[in-house]
Amino acid sequence: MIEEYRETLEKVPLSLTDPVELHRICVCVRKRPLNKKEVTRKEIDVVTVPGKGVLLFHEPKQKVDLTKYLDNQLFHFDYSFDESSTNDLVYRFTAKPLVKTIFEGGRATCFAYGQTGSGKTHTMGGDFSGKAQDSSKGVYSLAAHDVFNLLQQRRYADMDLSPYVTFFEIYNGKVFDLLNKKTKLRVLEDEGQQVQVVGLQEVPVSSVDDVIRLIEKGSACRTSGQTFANTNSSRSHAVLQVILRHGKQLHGKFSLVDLAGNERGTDVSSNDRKTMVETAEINRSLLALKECIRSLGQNSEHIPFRMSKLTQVLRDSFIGENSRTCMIAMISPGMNSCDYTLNTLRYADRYMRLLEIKHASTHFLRGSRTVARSFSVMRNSLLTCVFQEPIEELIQISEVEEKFYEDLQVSGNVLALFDTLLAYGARLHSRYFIHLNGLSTQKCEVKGSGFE
Ligand SMILES: Nc1ncnc2c1ncn2[C@@H]1O[C@H](COP(=O)(O)OP(=O)(O)OP(=O)(O)O)[C@@H](O)[C@H]1O
Repeated sequence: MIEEYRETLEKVPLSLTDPVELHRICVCVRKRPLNKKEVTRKEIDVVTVPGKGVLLFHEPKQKVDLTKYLDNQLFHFDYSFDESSTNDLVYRFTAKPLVKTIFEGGRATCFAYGQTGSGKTHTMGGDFSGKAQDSSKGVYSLAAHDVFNLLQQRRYADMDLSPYVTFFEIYNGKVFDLLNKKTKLRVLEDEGQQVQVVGLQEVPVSSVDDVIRLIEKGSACRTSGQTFANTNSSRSHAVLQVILRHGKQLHGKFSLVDLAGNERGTDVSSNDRKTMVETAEINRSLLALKECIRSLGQNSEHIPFRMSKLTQVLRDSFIGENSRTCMIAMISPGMNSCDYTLNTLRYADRYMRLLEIKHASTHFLRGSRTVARSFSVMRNSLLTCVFQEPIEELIQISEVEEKFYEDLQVSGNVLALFDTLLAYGARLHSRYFIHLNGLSTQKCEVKGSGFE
């Protein structure tokens, strides 16, 4: 059995490779380069990304005798991207694996989270490195590109799906249509808790260029202001949705969210009332988002969607069996942003820990407690390598023992997975096929018997 796959397995690269679709919620961190101001100020870079999914934060501290030192703190995420990473690379590991979900009738959401000036709009809306922002190089348009690619593939072409785009912002708890003269829109919730943004323009699109034009149109009227860290700071959450419809019926929805920058009220450059209110509202909605994702991660019955307009509007993207989320936490590397960076890292790290144990078991793997546990343990290391094509549909695990899981956690190698399985007397039965394809309940079935 092993021999049969050894050749294939050896080809599976173990470093940063194309990702596989694994987690229902994926957490990544992206570090931006020091900007000109920070370089001029000779700010120390306090973040190192030593490897995939690992991030080292050097927290400046002072001893009692007032000598300064750096306290290194290690964080683990699904992926971590250093300052040399391009938008394209970030996209490949974050939003790209989610595109297929909407073709399978699901909901996908990708958030850019982080301090003001840390690179959220750069990542989502498009690269700012040139003279003007290049909207063709952001997660929005890269996702649109893949949607159009898949629409042309034979297996999806027959489904007769039509793509549409909406683009709106949530500013001070109110929704505005960025594609329709910033019209203020009402949000209604019916008895079945279905949320509707009344009058939101859904624009039909037939090419990536169409989408790019809409991104530019909408971005131009997004509410911005000045913060201590960014002269052109987005003060609203922007949500671009790519929607697939079959006739009139909603088939799938991809929400790409550029969140407003989180910052303390005391940090805003102007302390006028308007800015204070804005900041309070931004922080309130980010807290609501955190609470909702936390509850989802814990499979809790009550998800506090009503805590904010942001979470209310995105409600249908979170729930449902086939919903997947990716959070990209952006961090600034400079010493001056130290507090924020640490906050963002802790926030993202907490997510990781929470999700690790809780979510795999109930939702994804019906009736297979053994396998579900192996998922949660191996989240970061092995399975990301193992379930790559062409072997993703043929992984068989059975009769494994407790210690096996611990060993897998420390090893980081695909072949080791199989060796360890054998070492623990696991018999690889050809009957026990686990079909993994996006890890959704519909797609994931266990054939044969023998699982608990
Ligand atoms: N990865 C990156 N590479 C190069 N420049 C970057 C990168 N990320 C951000 N920048 C630069 O940093 C500046 C601030 O980025 P951006 O506006 O995307 O931040 P933001 O997180 O959206 O801030 P805000 O919340 O205030 O809107 C931009 O001028 C952008 O060019």
